[in-house]
Amino acid sequence: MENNSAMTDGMHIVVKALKANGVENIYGVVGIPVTDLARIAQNEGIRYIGFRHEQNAGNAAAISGYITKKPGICLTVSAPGFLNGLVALANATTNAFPMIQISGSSDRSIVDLQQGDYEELDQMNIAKPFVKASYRVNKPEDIGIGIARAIRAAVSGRPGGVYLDLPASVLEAALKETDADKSVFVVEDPAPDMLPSKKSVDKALQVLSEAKKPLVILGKGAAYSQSENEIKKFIEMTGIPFLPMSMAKGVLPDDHVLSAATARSFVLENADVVILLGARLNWLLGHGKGPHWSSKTRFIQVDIEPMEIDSNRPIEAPLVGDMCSVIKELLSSLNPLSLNEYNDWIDTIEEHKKINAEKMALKIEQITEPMNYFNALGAINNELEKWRDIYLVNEGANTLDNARNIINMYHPRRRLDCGTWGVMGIGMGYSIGAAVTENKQVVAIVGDSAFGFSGMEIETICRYKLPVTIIVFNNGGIYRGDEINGTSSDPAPTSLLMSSQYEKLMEAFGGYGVCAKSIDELVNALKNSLNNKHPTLINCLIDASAGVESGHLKNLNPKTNSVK
Ligand SMILES: Cc1ncc(Cn2c(C)c(CCOP(=O)(O)OP(=O)(O)O)sc2=O)c(N)n1
Ligand SMILES: Nc1ncnc2c1ncn2[C@@H]1O[C@H](COP(=O)(O)OP(=O)(O)O)[C@@H](O)[C@H]1O
Ligand SMILES: [Mg+2]
Repeated sequence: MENNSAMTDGMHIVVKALKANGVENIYGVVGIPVTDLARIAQNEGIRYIGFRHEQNAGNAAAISGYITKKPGICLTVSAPGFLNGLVALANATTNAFPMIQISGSSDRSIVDLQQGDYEELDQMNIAKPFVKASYRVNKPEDIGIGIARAIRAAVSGRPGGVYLDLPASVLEAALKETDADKSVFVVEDPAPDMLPSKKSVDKALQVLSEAKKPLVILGKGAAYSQSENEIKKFIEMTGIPFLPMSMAKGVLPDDHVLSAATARSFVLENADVVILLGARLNWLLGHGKGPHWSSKTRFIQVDIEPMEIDSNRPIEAPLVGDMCSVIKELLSSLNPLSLNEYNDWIDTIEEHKKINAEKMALKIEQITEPMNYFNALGAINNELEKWRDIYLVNEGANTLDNARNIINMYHPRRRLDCGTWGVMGIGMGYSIGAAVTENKQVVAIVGDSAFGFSGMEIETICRYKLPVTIIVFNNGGIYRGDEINGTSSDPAPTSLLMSSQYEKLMEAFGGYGVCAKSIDELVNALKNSLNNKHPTLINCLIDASAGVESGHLKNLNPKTNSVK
């Protein structure tokens, strides 16, 4: 006989709804009023990962969404905890990563009269400018639909961050178990295929048939779409060279014969038709204007977001739809005989690739004491060639820019970096998110300043014994370490600047810490960490004078009279 009088509560309903929809991990920092929600989730088999700061928990949730196409879940307390997580939620929205931040919140009747509740804040409204959707659940029987709406909002169309507000009163509210079960449901096809119109496919193929020097630009939208097989087939059937944006490295392997990555400036300036596959013509591509672009370039753009079309340059052939469906439609309508031969174009690209590769090889092979970015990254790349399945997390300025050019990627969604906002502090959160989600090894190559933003999470990495190797590129400061008081006229002694012993921090938490002063020490430490899979921090000492301010973004600094 069904026990119709059995009661449950809001917290149990939240966990039931998350579990019903396939949520396996929750990343967060608990406290009033969500601590028991995490306990219940753990009891129900969902893995809860407890962090030291909500921003890092949010970054872990966001990157797990990017890797899996399922929304990553971040759980925080109200007000300050909510606000700490909001930076990661905004970054997820900016990068089109599906993530849901669930925060407890205060009593509506007190908040709305501003009567001074514990951690009083109107969180749902504060979140709105930074997210795809912001919802609040006011009744326990609405929790199921609230979770469903948040999931669909996070993954449908252009993915992004969603905020779900759960007041403490709803979390503790009692409800008949039978009513609760009826309110929970599995979201049906939350990210439906979106096919392009036949007209748009025909137009795109028409423009492509007129191209003599075409170029495909692969963006992180292409990586996220998990349509690497279809994209590979399109590239190889057409013979069109491709340029991967940072997080799209590995959609096709960096050693692919049609990769134009090492001739980036040349191909951008000379391509006559550019096919944007899940890449925005934003600042990362110079808005498609200026010295690195020809005003005559014609654009074909594949994007799931219709509003992205024409954002910066007129798009002659928009293909609005999900990447996989669009590429499949192109493949089914493509007549390779209608395309031109690109041999001259490809031969010229090869010449530029060769020249640039030789220049880089000279930088990488030089022996210096202390190390610099190029020889250290060259040595790391040689070792990682044997570990092509690892996840690579990368942040910093020079550390980011140089690693992007030197560390080759061979599989999609493995390079996880500062992304569209160029945000510092993603390092440890992304490392934890990738390690937990995929149960694979992670190597994080981070600048010393960037590491400082999330460095306390090495305790989290050690606590969960995650296979993460952190290589801190220690040049003693932001961009460079040889400037004191803002001038380079009074450089401090290099030894002083290298005093940050980050490796000791790792040892303090039970991880392996190594200070690498030479290439051999660096490579041996990396080999050992990859073989023993133990949390490791390698403090890689880099010449304090190495690096340039803002790395490759130097030109974005405002033009002012030089600092005296
Ligand atoms: C959240 C945040 N704060 C500050 C910055 C400004 N910033 C900062 C602080 C960087 C750190 C660069 O120093 P690093 O030591 O990490 O790397 P290199 O020394 O190798 O350049 S790069 C950069 O754009 C940022 N991008 N994001
Ligand atoms: N499944 C998908 N199909 C097509 N486009 C997608 C898909 N997922 C995300 N996108 C789009 O991909 C684009 C990613 O652009 P961006 O973040 O600028 O990439 P990158 O920085 O690598 O150039 C966004 O405009 C987003 O709308
Ligand atoms: Mg630095």
